[in-house]
Amino acid sequence: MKRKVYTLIFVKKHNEVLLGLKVRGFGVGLWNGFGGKVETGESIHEGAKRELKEESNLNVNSLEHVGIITYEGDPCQSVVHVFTTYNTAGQLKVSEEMNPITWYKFNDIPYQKMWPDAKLWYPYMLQDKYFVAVIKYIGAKISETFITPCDANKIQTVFKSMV
Ligand SMILES: Nc1ncnc2c1[nH]c(=O)n2[C@H]1C[C@H](O)[C@@H](COP(=O)(O)OP(=O)(O)OP(=O)(O)O)O1
Repeated sequence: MKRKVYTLIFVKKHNEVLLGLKVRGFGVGLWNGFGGKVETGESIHEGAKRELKEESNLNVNSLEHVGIITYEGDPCQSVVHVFTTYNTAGQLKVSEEMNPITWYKFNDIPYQKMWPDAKLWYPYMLQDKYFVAVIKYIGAKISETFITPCDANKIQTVFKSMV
């Protein structure tokens, strides 16, 4: 089975993370980081940078790859590569996909208005701890999860074998 490959980028500063409210497409009405499908011919990093620009108008040079989430079950069969960055350039702007866009303190993340799995792995992402997760959904409900912190070198090895 060929899985769809997605990116998810979190812009951070000190103890805050930038989230947008999805107003179009998959996950509409939920707060999330920025990202989307990796397009044919682009690398995962290129896709991540393009999606961040499209959805927030922010440019980024360096992204840290902090996690790989595999989603199983209906409606998702996908792999999501999670990145963080502390360095962006440009003027933040809402987009057709994300509106509004807001800084949230780490201890005030709106988990009740996010994908149900977010609260399981955000703690790793917020601490820049590498992680690997497998989340199985049945309909809109989580049926099984496996989430583990991962050695940075190991995740890079797995990542390189996927690009
Ligand atoms: N459970 C699950 N499955 C798939 N994708 C996600 C989740 N949870 C998530 O947080 N995400 C993320 C991964 C991506 O960042 C987005 C979904 O991307 P999407 O908006 O469908 O992709 P685009 O390429 O931007 O889509 P269009 O431009 O065609 O609207 O959610």
